[in-house]
Amino acid sequence: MKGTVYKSTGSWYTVKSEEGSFYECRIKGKFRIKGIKSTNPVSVGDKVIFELEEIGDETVAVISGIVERKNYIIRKSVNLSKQTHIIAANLDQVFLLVTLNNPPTFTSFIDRFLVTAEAYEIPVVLLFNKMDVYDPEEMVEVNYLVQLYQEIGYTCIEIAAKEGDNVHLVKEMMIDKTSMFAGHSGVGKSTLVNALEPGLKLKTAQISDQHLQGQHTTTFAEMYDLSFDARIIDTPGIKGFGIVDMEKEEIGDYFPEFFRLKPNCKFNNCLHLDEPKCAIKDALENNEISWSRYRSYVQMITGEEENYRIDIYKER
Ligand SMILES: Nc1nc2c(ncn2[C@@H]2O[C@H](COP(=O)(O)OP(=O)(O)OP(=O)(O)O)[C@@H](O)[C@H]2O)c(=O)[nH]1
Ligand SMILES: [Zn+2]
Repeated sequence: MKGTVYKSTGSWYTVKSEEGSFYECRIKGKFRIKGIKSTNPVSVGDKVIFELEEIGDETVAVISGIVERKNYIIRKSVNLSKQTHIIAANLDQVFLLVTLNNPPTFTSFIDRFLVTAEAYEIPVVLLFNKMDVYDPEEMVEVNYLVQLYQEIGYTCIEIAAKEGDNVHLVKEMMIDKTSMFAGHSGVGKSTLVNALEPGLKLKTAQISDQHLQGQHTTTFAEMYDLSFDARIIDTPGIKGFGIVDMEKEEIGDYFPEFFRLKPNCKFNNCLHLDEPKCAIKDALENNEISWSRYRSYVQMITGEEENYRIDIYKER
């Protein structure tokens, strides 16, 4: 039989068959996925092959194979630093919730998130939440950001989860897909999920305290069916997106507007820093590329971490 993993505890896997029944499965044999050393061979979102086997007088469901993943997100394992933990697989999209304040979402964070998603090959939709609270000046700011990211090619939706404003647009995008919600604590993820599917209680809220994050709390992702033919993967206790190991040379390729211009750089290995005849720097001077994006890029290239938190809201 074929099915999708909805939940895993490390030794048991809850699999929903194509017919729609749930099975508690065990794993058989070794599942080594090329190129990654993972502490968990099968993760939530995986499409698997499983059979019912008679062991003694018991019937046991056993996973025997895994369908090649479209994508997956990982996190470095807590205790085995060389190994990675696959958080979830086969995501159709991630919604990143952004708020100007309470809490502030800085462009450096947005850009880092987008780059990681590009590396993971997961489409991102930006949801600008709490549109009901912004004053005119903040509205200008939000609209600036919407335009900025839309021009690059990212879908942006302005919503007010608490009021239900534009929640139907999010809903429409979710139909027939597996989605994940991300964003800083307090941006409104739970509020939005509740507006989309009243009564669905995700675990996200339980582990909202930053301090708990580093602890060895074993949290597992879980997939939920919604009433409108959509699925959500909830990743309690997991902030952001994990880290993808990237070479300096490839980071620029994950900025789509840089990638498009790169063939015009004089050097094909141009890092867009101090090289002559760089199409990205020319575009920057001509205001065709945003300074905030370029700054995020330089931060990532030089390895400056997010404590470098100047932001365009303050500067402009
Ligand atoms: N004014 C306004 N407040 C909102 C909106 N969406 C959420 N909030 C409020 O923001 C606060 C945080 O919302 P949550 O939904 O708990 O945020 P979260 O992202 O799930 O937070 P964590 O569980 O910590 O990750 C709550 O007080 C919400 O009522 C909105 O659209 N407008
Ligand atoms: Zn260049």
